[in-house]
Amino acid sequence: MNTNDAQDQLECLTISPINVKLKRLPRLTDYLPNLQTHTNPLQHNAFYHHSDKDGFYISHSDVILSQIVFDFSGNFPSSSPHLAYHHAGPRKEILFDPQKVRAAIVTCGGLCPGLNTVIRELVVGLWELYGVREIFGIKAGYRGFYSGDPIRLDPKLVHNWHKRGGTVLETSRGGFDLHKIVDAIQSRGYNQVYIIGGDGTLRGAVQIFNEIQRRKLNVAVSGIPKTVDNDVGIIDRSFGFQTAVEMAQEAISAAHVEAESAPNGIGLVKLMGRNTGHITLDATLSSCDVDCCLIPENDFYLEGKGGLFEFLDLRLKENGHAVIVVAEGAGQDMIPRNESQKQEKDDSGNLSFLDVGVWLNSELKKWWERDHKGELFTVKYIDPTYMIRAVTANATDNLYCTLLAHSAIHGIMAGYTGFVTGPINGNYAYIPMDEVAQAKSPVNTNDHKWAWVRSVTAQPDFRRT
Ligand SMILES: Nc1ncnc2c1ncn2[C@@H]1O[C@H](COP(=O)(O)OP(=O)(O)O)[C@@H](O)[C@H]1O
Ligand SMILES: O=P(O)(O)OC[C@H]1O[C@](O)(COP(=O)(O)O)[C@@H](O)[C@@H]1O
Ligand SMILES: [Mg+2]
Repeated sequence: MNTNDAQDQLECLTISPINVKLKRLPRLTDYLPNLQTHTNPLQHNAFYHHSDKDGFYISHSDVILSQIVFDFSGNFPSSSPHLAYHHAGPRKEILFDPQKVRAAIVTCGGLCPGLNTVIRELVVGLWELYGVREIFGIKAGYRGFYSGDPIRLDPKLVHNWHKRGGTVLETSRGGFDLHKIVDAIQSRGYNQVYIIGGDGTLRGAVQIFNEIQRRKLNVAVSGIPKTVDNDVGIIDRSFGFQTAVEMAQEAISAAHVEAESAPNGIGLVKLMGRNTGHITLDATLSSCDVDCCLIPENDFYLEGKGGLFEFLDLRLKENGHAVIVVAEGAGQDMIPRNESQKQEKDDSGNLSFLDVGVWLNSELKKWWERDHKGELFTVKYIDPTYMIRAVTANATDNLYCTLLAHSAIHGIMAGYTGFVTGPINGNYAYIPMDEVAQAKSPVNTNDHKWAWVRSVTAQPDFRRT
């Protein structure tokens, strides 16, 4: 058999039936079975004149497979079920009368490029697509539900918000008081709650959703996953991440210029990434200026064979300079901490980190002084931390935020609740909120991407032999 015959045979392979498990989404009708259905107002919207054509509305049976890469040689893993999620988008029938909707929008946790775009598009989408007129912004995170008054939002007010970094609604950590929050939702008469936040926020949102179910309230809750760190599981990536990687380029370029322009110059950049090195990794790969990329998922060490200092010694001899990019969560175990530093947490209960950049800067200087006394040496430490997240989202992230917001609105209008919206393999899906709240997405140091970093930088693998 020649190669072409073999190829044809493979292309004609019949795969035995796939075992697919659909992730069930909660709906308001699970506990309020008598809710009335309404025709989607898009049906009468002049701008959506295709809306009665087949294919415009998404049906409850349209799904997205989570795994799309298979072994086509016949070793098809049919025994374990493949996961499928409901496809996001407008449904022909909805469970809310738009005139009776009172929507609340809140942003929680750290900043991320695109937050204002999501808020803007929730407001404009609710208003223009569904004719909702009562939309409220909750100020300063979860605590805003029960302390202070909401802001009334309309398309005119939010018109330019996508051009601003941060969140006009403000955000905060801590302040999660379940009963006060649900009491406030009830007393203010909100029946749609849009919660934009990261893993902590989503864990809170799951509790809110459970309490709403327990009280049998006609209130739908949707989460929109946010974190600049890009460590939310299941979805392809989180909004704002690409903008942050782009911003990090400026810091890396500056570090490179400084390092190149000094004898034995080291440029050291610290980037965000509490538990994950995605920003550091992508910034390294896209800059091509980085000699060593240090992330929390790959422990490193300084001294001895295979350590950072040995590598830098070589690199400085070869090139005369080196650039190190380190994620804020890397190397935390090596930084000396006193007892109170060991316990320190932020208002949300996240462990506070010590500054790995400051520590590394000082260790590098001590090393040089000890091993190369008298030779010229410079470390230029750049810490652009908040600069990479406190910026306006780029065009790609802005578009992404718009699609997220509209998907969330369509889902809630259809009566889904306790769900999160996000792209899976490029298609927007509805995912049970508790699943996303638990799912993490660390850098996989066994995959091609990390191997690529190693091949580009030739840095050590830091595995002691
Ligand atoms: N396990 C949890 N249960 C309930 N609320 C939580 C939980 N973890 C965090 N929160 C709340 O969610 C909000 C944001 O959490 P935080 O961890 O700061 O940011 P992020 O959502 O970006 O991870 C805070 O108001 C915090 O009190
Ligand atoms: O100083 P802050 O605002 O509390 O937050 C710093 C943290 O926020 C982040 O930017 C994002 O974290 P969250 O998504 O959990 O908010 C981390 O990278 C960083 O560790
Ligand atoms: Mg978090």
